[in-house]
Amino acid sequence: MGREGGGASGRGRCVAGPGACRRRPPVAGLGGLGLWLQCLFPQPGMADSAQAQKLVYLVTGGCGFLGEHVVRMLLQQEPQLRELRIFDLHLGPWLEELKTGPVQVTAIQGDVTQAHEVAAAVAGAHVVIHTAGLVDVFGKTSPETIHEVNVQGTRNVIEACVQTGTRFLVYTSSMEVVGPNIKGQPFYRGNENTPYEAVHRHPYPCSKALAEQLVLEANGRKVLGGLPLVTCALRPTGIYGEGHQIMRDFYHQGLRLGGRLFRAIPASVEHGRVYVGNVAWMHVLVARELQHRAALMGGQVYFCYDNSPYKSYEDFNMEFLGPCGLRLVGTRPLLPYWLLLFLAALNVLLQWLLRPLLLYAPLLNPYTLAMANTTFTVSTDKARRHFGYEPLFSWEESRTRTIRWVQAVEGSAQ
Ligand SMILES: NC(=O)C1=CN([C@@H]2O[C@H](COP(=O)(O)OP(=O)(O)OC[C@H]3O[C@@H](n4cnc5c(N)ncnc54)[C@H](O)[C@@H]3O)[C@@H](O)[C@H]2O)C=CC1
Ligand SMILES: CC(C)[C@@H](O)CC[C@@H](C)[C@H]1CC[C@H]2[C@@H]3[C@H](O)CC4=CC(=O)CC[C@]4(C)[C@H]3CC[C@]12C
Repeated sequence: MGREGGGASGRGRCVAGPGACRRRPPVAGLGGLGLWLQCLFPQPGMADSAQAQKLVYLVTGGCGFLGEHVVRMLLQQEPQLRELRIFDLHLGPWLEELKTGPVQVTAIQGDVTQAHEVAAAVAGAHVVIHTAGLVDVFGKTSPETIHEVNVQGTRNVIEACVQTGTRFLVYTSSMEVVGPNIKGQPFYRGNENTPYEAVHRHPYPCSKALAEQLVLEANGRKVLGGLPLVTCALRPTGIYGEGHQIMRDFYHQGLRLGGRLFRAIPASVEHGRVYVGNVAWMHVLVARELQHRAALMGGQVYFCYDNSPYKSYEDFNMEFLGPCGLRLVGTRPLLPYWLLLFLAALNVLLQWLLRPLLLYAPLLNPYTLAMANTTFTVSTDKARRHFGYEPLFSWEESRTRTIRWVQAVEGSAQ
């Protein structure tokens, strides 16, 4: 890891709706001249329509928060897409609306922990985008289950690629693979090469780190047919946007408290956040460019980033919850840290006591408190340099879309 290299072409523009035309945007920065040049020198993937739609993509976890955005972005932005397979434990009803477009959409209900189900779904795919996982830092599932899904599930995806001849695998890793670590050391405007002691105890970051390692180590393995597997991993920081359940939980908490949220984290503690649409776009772009730049990108990790501002987790959430009528009380934490620690530990005890009766999984626990209290921000341009990534959505667009979503789903339009 750490190989660096030149950038690449490729800017997209997102249009709304799954059936929208998928047009290749003009070559960046050339405007109309770019369109004329494309006629003379078509870009990769600009072949005629018969050749253009030739690839089969599989998205695991395609019905999740990020997965759905990846699915919709592929349908809008990938001209070579012939078939899109969506593999998930829980299929969403919205998939039906996707089946009216020119791309064959195949919904597959399956479990990544079941190797035979994964192999059946992967067989014949050219590209796999593996987003499926258990994102649990609230004690909802056991450490064993987290490991089974996130690690063994990823192992099953890798082996399915090798056994069936799929050559390109993009893995959705996480910032948590790096940190914050158990020592609470800050990671301030770091990049993919910044030295940092990535030491974890919680089952979620441990599982993501193990899975990422499996994916990167699989780069170069011979797949069926004798060609090498090309893998890479994307590390989003805290993703926000349409469909973010934790944002919805904060909003409901504020409503229960009379339109107020009470500051628990110092405003000085910055947490990196990234808009889900830009994370989805990076997945689409890296999957495309991985096919043309295997030597440079194979075995690499890339943080997911955009122009979202650096703020504390709570202040950042208020960018969306404020316009929806909530107020963050306090310019500094209203409770001392030791009391927050006590309450967090009490939540763990209550969760254990109540487990035979109900699932009690509040936002505050020792892990989430430590995460929120530790600065973790990234500043990097590796994805731009390696495969021409630029955010598709500006901060203003990302903010507006997220506010509209909160207002729409919570009926809080003012
Ligand atoms: N939400 C965030 O802030 C971040 C998420 N990530 C990663 O992004 C990926 C997607 O995360 P989210 O969309 O937030 O989570 P999510 O829970 O909304 O989506 C995960 C999807 O995977 C599916 N899934 C879970 N277990 C499965 C199994 N055994 N077999 C098949 N499908 C299964 C779920 O049904 C769900 O549709 C995860 O790998 C996560 O680690 C990384 C960084 C930040
Ligand atoms: C109750 C308060 C202390 C409140 O501020 C707690 C916030 C807490 C729920 C979040 C703070 C940091 C978040 C995590 C971070 O964005 C990194 C993540 C990466 C992932 O791969 C999955 C989600 C998460 C662990 C994210 C979860 C919510 C926080 C812990």
